[in-house]
Amino acid sequence: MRPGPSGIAFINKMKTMASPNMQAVESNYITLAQILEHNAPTDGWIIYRNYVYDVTPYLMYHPGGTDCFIPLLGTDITETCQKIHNWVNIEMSIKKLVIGKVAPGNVAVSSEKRNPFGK
Ligand code: HEM
Repeated sequence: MRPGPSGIAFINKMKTMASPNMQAVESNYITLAQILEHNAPTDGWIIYRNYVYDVTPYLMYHPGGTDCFIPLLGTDITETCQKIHNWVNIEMSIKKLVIGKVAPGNVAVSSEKRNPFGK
């Protein structure tokens, strides 16, 4: 694992961040087209279990680094996370970054299509 900011450091940082208004989050339906647009490290969204997260502030804290993560921005990382580290509690790790839900009828693009580690 590379030195530098860690997942634990991000848990600490989250303590200083405002909690999302979950009622607003639950009714903020975001289309797949919108999610796919946010695919840059300075503005990166992902889907995890049907919720949309703005992971921009998290990226530099990811213990696996940013190189593998950046190509997957804008996609649904649920399957990839299950394959790579199913022991990691993703929801807890980024809980304050949740911004909405995938709009009904929108089928997310799985990050497995872009996962540099393959199947
Ligand atoms: C917000 C979503 C994610 C969170 C919270 C997260 C969290 C973590 C954590 C806590 C570790 C350390 C696990 C350990 O040491 O046992 C880790 C490692 C790793 N993650 Fe993620 N991860 C996320 C997304 C991803 C994605 C999308 C990829 C896809 C490429 C990925 C690839 C990796 C790899 C390859 C490692 C292993 C690094 C190593 O062994 O040095 N992660 N991640």
